[in-house]
Amino acid sequence: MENGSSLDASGGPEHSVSLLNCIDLSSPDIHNSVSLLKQACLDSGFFYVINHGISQEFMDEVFNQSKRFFDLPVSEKMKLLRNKKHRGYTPVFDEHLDPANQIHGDFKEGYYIGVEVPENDPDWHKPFYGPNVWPTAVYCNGTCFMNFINLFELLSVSKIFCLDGGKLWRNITARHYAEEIDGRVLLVTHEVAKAVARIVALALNLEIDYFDRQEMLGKPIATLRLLHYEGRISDPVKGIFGAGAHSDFGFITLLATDDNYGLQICKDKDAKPQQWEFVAPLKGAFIVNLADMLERWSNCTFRSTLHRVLGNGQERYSIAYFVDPSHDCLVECLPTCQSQENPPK
Ligand SMILES: O=C(O)CCC(=O)C(=O)O
Ligand SMILES: [Fe+2]
Repeated sequence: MENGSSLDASGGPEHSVSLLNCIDLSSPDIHNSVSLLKQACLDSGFFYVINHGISQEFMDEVFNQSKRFFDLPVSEKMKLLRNKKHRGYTPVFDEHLDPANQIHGDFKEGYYIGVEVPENDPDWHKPFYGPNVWPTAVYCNGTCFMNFINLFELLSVSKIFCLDGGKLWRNITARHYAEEIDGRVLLVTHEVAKAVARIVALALNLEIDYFDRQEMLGKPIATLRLLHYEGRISDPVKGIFGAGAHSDFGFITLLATDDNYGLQICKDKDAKPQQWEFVAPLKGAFIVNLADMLERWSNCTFRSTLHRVLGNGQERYSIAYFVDPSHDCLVECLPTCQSQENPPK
């Protein structure tokens, strides 16, 4: 059996757990944060982010609502089936991340929410922008799911606005993380992503606001995905996974998880046998991973690492926030990542 591939009966890891660096976003010691982040980006491309400003109560509420959504009958969820703009529900087995090593698709269901722009916005026709799909009032076993809908509405449409070039740009991606603090409306998750991106910029010897520009994370393609893993047991030898091995393809991903182990990383995809290490859940933290675009941008110095999810028989919930730059962003080798000896790959 490959290393690090099973969970013990208590759901804890039987094998190695990766010791990831932890970036404290509230720390005044930016040099230390940059150094920790850089080390993580060179080593595994995975790290934790803590003290990011989003309260635990809020995160708990988001997970509650996610659970309520996935508890709906499949027939109701299927009414929200993912559309061509990649919005909505994806059933179990829909995604097949590692066909070479999986006998069937992932044991997970998901729900995609993305950036929404008004129909008269010139960007409306672009992929990954456009209307989301939302559940309507649903009665199930006598329970009305109106509250669920109200919460979505409360957290989102009515509250989350972002001024973009003078136009009102409704950013739905931050719905589930939105909070009002001191009367200010914050696009909280995206703010966390931008805070991380500033430290990434410093770690790459760029100006701190390099990724803040409009054509980069100023008007991002960003997708929030609720995920629910069925309580099945994975078997890597038989090719059964919660989520097959993959790397994310964008800029960075912020991941919130419940308390269950499941996520694994493989730092060297070419090793034989591959070594898989668990990433321990960390209450209140985001697990951040770099994705393929940033690996390329950094001339392959920063790592976009292979990861997967194993089921241990317990249900597991996670929420991923995938952050990509704007459609207008030209991704080419960063000026600080190339030299005569190290030309763009
Ligand atoms: O659920 C997880 O822990 C990981 C999810 C993931 O890697 C993905 O959706 O890209
Ligand atoms: Fe992923």
